Amino acid sequence: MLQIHDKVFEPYITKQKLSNAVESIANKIALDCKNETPLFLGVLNGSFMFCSDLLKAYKTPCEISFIKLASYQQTKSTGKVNQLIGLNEDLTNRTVIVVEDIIDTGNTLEKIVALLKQTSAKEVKIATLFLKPTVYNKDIKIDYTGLEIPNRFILGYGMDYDGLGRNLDEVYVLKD
Ligand SMILES: O=P(O)(O)OC[C@H]1O[C@H](OP(=O)(O)OP(=O)(O)O)[C@H](O)[C@@H]1O
Ligand code: HPA
Repeated sequence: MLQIHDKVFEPYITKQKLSNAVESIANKIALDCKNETPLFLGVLNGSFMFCSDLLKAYKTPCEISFIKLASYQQTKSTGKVNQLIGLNEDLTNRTVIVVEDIIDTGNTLEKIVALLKQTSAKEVKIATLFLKPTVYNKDIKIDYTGLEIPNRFILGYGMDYDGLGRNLDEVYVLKD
């Protein structure tokens, strides 16, 4: 058990399960990008740990850049996605792989895809470690999903509750 402020979390996804999911995504992307050098685009803050492990598992040439967006206050989406650090990269003719730690409502993803539509990227693909399929309500195709989870708030491996818990190396879930 783990207490952060007023909330109690319990262990949910082990390090081993996380690392299997990360490796599987890296292998699938590498197969699809045999003749390319993809540009991974990490969505800060939450994806920093997934990005790091994904790139270590990705054994062929690639590049990485980041964008920073935020919309959550504590455990709830505000519905408004703020861009805190923008796209500073020339994406012309690049295959871009958006790297998300979690896709929940899809509001963040929708904003990123709208931003990327304004560039001349050759192709945009989406990779997420976690997906909440019962909540996700957008039409954007998610190309690579690590683990599907029910609609419960999770924490750790980059994801936070009120700024805390990002450093945990496994994933916890909010206790009912
Ligand atoms: O599908 P959605 O409902 O938009 O939720 C997913 C987003 O929420 C979290 O980011 P958050 O806004 O908490 O910022 P953070 O990455 O800095 O924690 C997470 O890292 C995703 O980017
Ligand atoms: O379940 C979650 N946990 C942490 N951050 C999040 N951002 C969207 N959903 C979540």
